Order: sequence, then structure tokens, then C-alpha cells
Amino acid sequence: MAPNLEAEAPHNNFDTILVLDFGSQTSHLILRRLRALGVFAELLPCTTKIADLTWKPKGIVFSGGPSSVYDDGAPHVDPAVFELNVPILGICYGCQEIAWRINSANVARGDTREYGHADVKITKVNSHVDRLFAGMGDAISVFMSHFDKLVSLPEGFVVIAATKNSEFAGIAHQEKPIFGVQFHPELEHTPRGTEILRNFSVDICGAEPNWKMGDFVQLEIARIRELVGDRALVIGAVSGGVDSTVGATIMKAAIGDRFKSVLINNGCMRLNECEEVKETLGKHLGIDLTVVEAGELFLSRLAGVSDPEKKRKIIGSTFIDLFEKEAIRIEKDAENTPNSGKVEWFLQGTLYPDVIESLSFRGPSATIKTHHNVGGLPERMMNGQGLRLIEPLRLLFKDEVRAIGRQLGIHESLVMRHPFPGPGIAIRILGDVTKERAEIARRADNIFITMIKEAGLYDQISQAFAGLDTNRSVGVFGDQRVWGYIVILRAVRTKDFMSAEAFNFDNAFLANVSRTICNQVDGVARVVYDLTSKPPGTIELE
Ligand SMILES: Nc1ncnc2c1ncn2[C@@H]1O[C@H](COP(=O)(O)OP(=O)(O)OP(=O)(O)O)[C@@H](O)[C@H]1O
Ligand SMILES: O=c1[nH]c(=O)c2[nH+]cn([C@@H]3O[C@H](COP(=O)(O)O)[C@@H](O)[C@H]3O)c2[nH]1
Ligand SMILES: NC(=O)CC[C@H](N)C(=O)O
Ligand SMILES: [Mg+2]
Repeated sequence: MAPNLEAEAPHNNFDTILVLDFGSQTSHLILRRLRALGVFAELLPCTTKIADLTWKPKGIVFSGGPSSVYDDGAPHVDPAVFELNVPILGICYGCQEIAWRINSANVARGDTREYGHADVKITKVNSHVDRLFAGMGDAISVFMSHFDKLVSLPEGFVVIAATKNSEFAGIAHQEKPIFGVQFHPELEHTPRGTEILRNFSVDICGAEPNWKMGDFVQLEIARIRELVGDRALVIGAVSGGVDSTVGATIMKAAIGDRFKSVLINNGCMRLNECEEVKETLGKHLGIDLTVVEAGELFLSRLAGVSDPEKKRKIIGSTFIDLFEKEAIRIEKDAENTPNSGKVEWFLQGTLYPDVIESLSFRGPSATIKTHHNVGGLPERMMNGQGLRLIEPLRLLFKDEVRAIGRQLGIHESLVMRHPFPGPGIAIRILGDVTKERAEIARRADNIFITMIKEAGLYDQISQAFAGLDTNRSVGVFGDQRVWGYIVILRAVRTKDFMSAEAFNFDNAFLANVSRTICNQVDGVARVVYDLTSKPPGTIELE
């Protein structure tokens, strides 16, 4: 990598808070809250060696985590963080880590688990330590989630907050800007948590809250130009989903026609999707999209396969086969044109949650499903083709990507589009996929989504679709016996797609959808609505 590339990184252009991740489910929320305040933040594993950091954070947050500081093998920070002389805020495990480092006897297993709401009494000390809860009065309501607790006050610290159960719910060093809280300011259930994070980052760390997405796009365009240089070609897998659309728009702005975008019709796309995506991208964003018609190939490889993981693997590897071919075709087509060059880069719409998962000090969490995005595992493709990955959105969350999409003038209907998985309808058909079944699911899905839009509910729902149970059920249509498939309607609300609840339609709406699908889609005998939340269910059917 050219050394000047680093100059474009946000942490060198914005005051940045470093969040060291101890593996909490909510670590990423600390970043989101900070970024929403306009303070840029990055997350790194708690085991990061401070000597390896190429930039200096304005302050450091230690996240919560599932371990217990006193256990063998529990994760601990590099002691050098305390020598950076920047403010530190420990949250839950992070607070216990601060106390444990001073004396391991400071932390012990509690008698009871404290989970949920707690009232915290704020103690004024009349020194610098009051800054963390400045403006918050005597008491705040917070969310707790812990078992271990501080049993004594670390040497050199004072108490700044307490609850009935936790005598040391908030601590601060008498002289140094080191703070710890037992509760979780990053959660919405701590209503004034954002103010605490603001007090910490802006007032205590002195970070200027000037992180703006617009600047980010400009920096990213500059970074891409440096990376790609002025000859290489970039191939991008573009699905019409918001991530790849935003990625492609940034790439197009950076290198113009040397960016080649490809959409693969895997035979499992939604109704008229490929045509619509091609038209929208071309008309509104000036992106020339090549649609590779490969429905027959995918369906022939999927024939007779009902195991969900096998289906995903087949689709993933077929995507790669086709992208390899496309890369070669693109180079050939570019020969003897002003844009002749080698395809050296592969654009991927990776978002920060994926990056965070792979950065975790414990490695990626257990595989429930292999997520076969095209970009998910293009290793063979990258090696075979000598391609390198380029990921303009790798530091962003979905809502930030949506905000950038709006800023780039991408139409609201694209920006707010429900996510659609790479394997498409194939993982919404329980059982093996055939052309007929894909067509039935596609038509039922189109009716459901159209009716949701007409009812003005689309933006209240995070993701909705119709899938198919290939078991068949008996029905009676106009005095005739029918033996048809079962359509499964699914609609969920979720913030992060990690957990979700079924959307509450009224019955009349669902009955209307059911009637319309039975009437208009041949081969369907019954329509059901899935009420399972996630967990235990997942959002997709497979
Ligand atoms: N049919 C397809 N043709 C080409 N690329 C695809 C296709 N389906 C998925 N991809 C690629 O896989 C990536 C991951 O898919 P994913 O669904 O997570 O993101 P997205 O489609 O961009 O956005 P969204 O999450 O809103 O659907 C996409 O960004 C795109 O690069
Ligand atoms: O690009 C994708 N390739 C996949 O293989 C895949 N599987 C699930 N998803 C999407 O991920 C989110 C969570 O889905 P699950 O609850 O079913 O795991 C939901 O938004 C799903 O649509 C996928 N996206
Ligand atoms: N949420 C947390 O960080 C929990 C920390 C620690 N595992 C405890 O139970 O107290
Ligand atoms: Mg998608």
C-alpha cells in the first residue's frame, strides 16, 4: 500500500475515539452513538497492541464483554493504553478491567445478576470527575447487565455514581481522566446515555464533533483514486441493494468508466428485478450495468438439492465462476479502447458489522448460516484472478450507508429498499428449487410487497417477503379439489437484523393478501403468516 493512503483515513482527518472491544453484543452501539454525535469512532479488538496503532485516538472506551476479568484466559488490554495519556471510559466489563488492573481483588462475582433497569444516584465530588455526568442532576435511569461487581474502590479513585446493588456503579480517578461505569450508556434503555458519551468524548476528550458523511465520501473517493491508480479496471458485483448501489456510485465518481458493474440473474431474483435495477442504475446514476442471464445455469445446479447450506454453497460458487468469466470478458472488451487495462480490483459492499465480526478477538461467531454474498467468499476468485478487494463502505453501518445514499442523490425507494439476500428466493423455498416454484414464490412475493406498499406500511417494516413451503396442502377452489403449495408470508421489524420481531398486521390486511395470492397465483392452496421472532427463528426461511 502506498504510504500516503493512510492520510485519507478518517482517523487521520477527524478526532477519533477508539473503542476497544471485549466482545459485548452492544460494542458496535458505542460507535453508533458516538458517530451520531458527530464524533468519529473506530472499533478494534481489546487485545490490540498500542504500539501497532498508526494514529492517536483522542480517547479510549473499553466495551463490555461476556468474560469475567478474574478468569484464566479472560481478555485484557495492553497496559500501554494507560500510557497514551488520553481519557479512558470503561463500560461494564471495561470498568471491571480498569479496577482489576489496579488490584485483582477489586472485582468479584456478585451474589445476584443485575439485569435491567436501575436507578443511579450521582455523587458530586466538586472536581474534574463531575464532568462525566455534567448536566444530569442527582439521579438517572440506566440499564445494567452484569453479574460480577466491584467490591472495593480502586486506589486513587472516587465514587461518582451508585445504585442499591452497586456501591461503585460509577468511578473516576482523582487526578487522571479515567472513568468507569457499571451500566451501559450505549443502550437506548439508558435514556441519558448519549449525553454521557457526549460529555466523555467532546468535553473530556476534547474531540471536535465534526464527523460528516459528506467529507467521508470525498475522502473515500480520494482514497480509491490513490489505490486504483490511473489504468486499472474495477469489477463490481451490483445487486440493486442499497449497499452495492452506494458502493458503485462512489466508485463511479472516483474512476468513471473504468468501473464495470455486473448483476447476475441467478434465476432467484424478484419479479422484474434485473430489468428494473438496470434501468434505475443507468437512468438515475449513470452506471452501465451488465446483466448476466444465468438463471438456467443456477437452476440446473440447484436441481434436486434441498439442504440449505448446500444451496448457498452452490449459488456462491456459481457466482464466482461467472464473475471470473466476466473479469476476463471486461478486459477483452476494453482492449484497444482508451480504458484498456487489467481488472485488478473487485468492489465489495462490506459493511462495518461484517468487519467487526471478523475482527473479534474470539473470531467470527458460530456459523448459523453461510452468508453467500458474491463478495462473501471470493477467495478462489481473488487468488485465481489476482484481484484485490476494495470496500468503500467497510467503516459504515447500514443507516450511515443509507444517509450517504441520500446525499449522493440516490432515489429514496432504492435507499429504503428492504435487504435482499444474494441467494434470493432459493433460500425462501423450503425444499428443492425448480423454475416453477421460483416463479410461484416470486409472484406471491410481488403481490405481498405491492399490497404492503399500497397500505403505506413498507417503511415501517424492515424486511418482508413471501416464501414457499413445497409440501402441498389440499384446498377447494370453485368446488374443485386443489393440491397446492403453501405460501409463507414473513415481515419483520428489526434495528440490526440480529434480532427481530414479526410485524403486527391487522387480520383483515393479511386475509386480503391471502385471498389475492390464492386467486392470482396458480399452484398455491394456502397462505400462512409466520409469527416467529428472531431468535429463535431467523429472518430468512433457510
Ligand atoms: N445477483 C447479484 N448479482 C451481482 N452481485 C450480487 C448479487 N447479489 C448479491 N450481490 C453482491 O453481494 C453483495 C452482498 O449482498 P447483500 O444483499 O448483503 O448487499 P446488497 O444487495 O448490496 O444490499 P442489501 O443488503 O440492501 O440487499 C452485494 O453488495 C453485491 O455486491
Ligand atoms: O446477502 C446475503 N446472503 C445470504 O446468504 C443471506 N442470508 C441471510 N441474509 C440476510 O441477512 C439478514 C439476517 O438474515 P437471517 O436472520 O436469515 O440470518 C437478513 O436481512 C437476510 O436477508 C443474507 N444476505
Ligand atoms: N455486560 C458486561 O460487560 C458483563 C461483564 C461481566 N461478564 C459481568 O457479568 O459482570
Ligand atoms: Mg442484497
